[in-house]
Amino acid sequence: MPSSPRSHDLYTVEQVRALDRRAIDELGVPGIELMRRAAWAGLASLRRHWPQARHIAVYCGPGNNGGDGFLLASLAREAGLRVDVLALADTAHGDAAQARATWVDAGGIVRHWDAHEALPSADVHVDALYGTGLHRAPDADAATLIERLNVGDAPVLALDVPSGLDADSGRCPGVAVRAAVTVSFIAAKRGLRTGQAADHVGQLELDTLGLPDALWQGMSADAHILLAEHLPPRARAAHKGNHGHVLAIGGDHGTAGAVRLCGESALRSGAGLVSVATRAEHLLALNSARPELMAHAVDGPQTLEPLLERADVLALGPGLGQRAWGHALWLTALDTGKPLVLDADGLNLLAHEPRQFTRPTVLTPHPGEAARLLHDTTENVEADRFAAVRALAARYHAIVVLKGAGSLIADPAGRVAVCPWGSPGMATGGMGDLLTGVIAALLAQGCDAWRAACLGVGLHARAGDCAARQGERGLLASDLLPHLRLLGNGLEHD
Ligand SMILES: NC(=O)C1=CN([C@@H]2O[C@H](COP(=O)(O)OP(=O)(O)OC[C@H]3O[C@@H](n4cnc5c(N)ncnc54)[C@H](O)[C@@H]3O)[C@@H](O)[C@H]2O)[C@H](O)CC1
Ligand SMILES: [K+]
Repeated sequence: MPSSPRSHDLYTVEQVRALDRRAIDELGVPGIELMRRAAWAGLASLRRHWPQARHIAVYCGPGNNGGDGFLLASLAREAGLRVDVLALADTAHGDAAQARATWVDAGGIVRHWDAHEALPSADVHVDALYGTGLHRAPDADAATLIERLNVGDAPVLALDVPSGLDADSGRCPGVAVRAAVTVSFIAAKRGLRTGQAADHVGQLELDTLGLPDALWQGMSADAHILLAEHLPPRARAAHKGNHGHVLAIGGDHGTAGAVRLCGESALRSGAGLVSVATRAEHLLALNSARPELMAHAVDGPQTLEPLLERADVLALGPGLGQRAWGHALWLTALDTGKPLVLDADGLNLLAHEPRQFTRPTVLTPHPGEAARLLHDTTENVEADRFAAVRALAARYHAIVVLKGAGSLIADPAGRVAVCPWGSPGMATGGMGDLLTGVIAALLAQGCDAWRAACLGVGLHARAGDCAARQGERGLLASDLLPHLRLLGNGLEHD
C-alpha cells in the first residue's frame, strides 16, 4: 500500500473535492480515470486482505462512490472473481453512469437492492454506497442494507468512507457501515480519524491514485495526525532541579484519588519534583509512605502561596471541587503567571469565570466540559469536534485538548493535531487525571505548551493501548503508569 509523504495530513471534504477538481481540470486526469484508479486501489486492497476471496458483492449508491463500485466490479470479474452488484437506485449520472454502463455493457447485471431478500453469501462485501457526498442519515433502504451488512459474517471493505460516516466531522447522523478495511482515495478526510470513526473505519488505508505531489501545492492540510514520539535522553549531569517542579492543586475533603493520580502521573512522566496542595486527609496520611509525592495541607490562599512560589508548573483541578475552598485556590493559582494545566473542576470554574490566558496554558476538557466552556451542548460539540476545539482555543487563548475517541489538540491560531491511539478501555475514572499530570510534567521539563499537549496526549493514549493488551475491561488508570515511563523514555513500542 503506497504510503505518501502526506500520510499524516488530514483534509476537509471541501479540500478533497477541490483536489479532485484540480486533478481533473489542471492535471487533465478525467474523472472516470480517477474512478478507475480508485477501483484498482479498492480491488488491490481486497486481494491483499482476502486473497482467498472468490465471490464478492458490491453495493453501489447513486453517486460517484457507486461509480467506484461499478468499476471495481468490472475489474474483479475480469480477474476471475464471481461478482454480484446490487444498486440502491439507478439514478447514476456523469462518471458514475459511465461506470455503470461499463459493467452492464460487458454483460454485468445490476440487481436492485430489495430489503426482503437476503444478501448474497459473498466472501467480501464492498461498500460503494456513499463517500464524501453523504450529508444526512442514510435513507431507509440504505439504512436497512447497512444494518444487514453490519450483522453479517462476511467482512466489509469500504470505498473512500464507510457509508453513513460524515467524512468531515467523524459523526454518524444515522447508521453507518462497520468496515474491516477502509481504502480512502487521494487524501485522508479528517472525519476518518475522530468521533465515531473508530467504530466504523476499521483498518484505514490511503491511496493517492498516483497523483503527483504538484496536486497538493498550496493546499495546507486542515489537521495532522500525531507521531509516536518520546523525550530525549537526560543530560548525564542532570539533577532533580533540572526537570521542573509540578504542583498539583486539588483534592477537597474525600476526593483525594484524582489529584494523587495526577501527581503519580507527573512523577512517572519525568517531573523532577511533584508536590500536592490538598486538604484530603487520606492523602496527607500517605506522606510517610510516599516521600517522593509530598502532600501539603492547604486550607486557603495563605498556605498555598509558598507552594506556588516553589513550583514551575501548576496542575489545577483534579478533585478541586467548586466550593469556597477550591474556588479560592483556583483564583490564587490563576493570579500567578505560572504555566498551567487546567482540568476537571478547574475547567468548570473557568466556565463560570471566563478569562484569556497569557502564560503557557493547556485546557483538557472532555466533551461535557467543552460544552460548558462554550456555553453550548455536548451534542453540538460532538457534531463538529474540529470547530469546537478551535473555538475553545481561540476563546480562552490556550492550547486545548478535546478528549474523546480521536482526541484533538488545537492552538489559538487554529492549528489542529489528531490522536490516532486510544481505546474504549480508557473511558474509565482517573484517565483524565493522568493526562493532566503527563502534560504538566512535560511543561516542567521544558516543552512548550503545544508540544507538551501533543506529546502528552500521544504518550497517554499509547500507554492506554499498551495496558489494554491485558484487556480493555478492567483497565485501571494506574495500569498506565509503568507504560508512561517506558514510552516516555522510548523503551516500549506499541
Ligand atoms: N471525480 C471524483 O470526484 C472522484 C470521486 N470519487 C468518489 O466519489 C465520491 C464522492 O461522490 P459524490 O457523487 O459526490 O457523492 P457520494 O457518492 O458520496 O454520494 C452519493 C449521492 O447520494 C446522495 N446522498 C447523500 N447522502 C444521502 C443519504 N443520506 N441518503 C440518500 N442519498 C444520499 C447525494 O445525492 C450524493 O451525491 C467519493 O467519496 C469517492 O468515492 C473517486 O473515488 C475519485 C474520483
Ligand atoms: K463507501
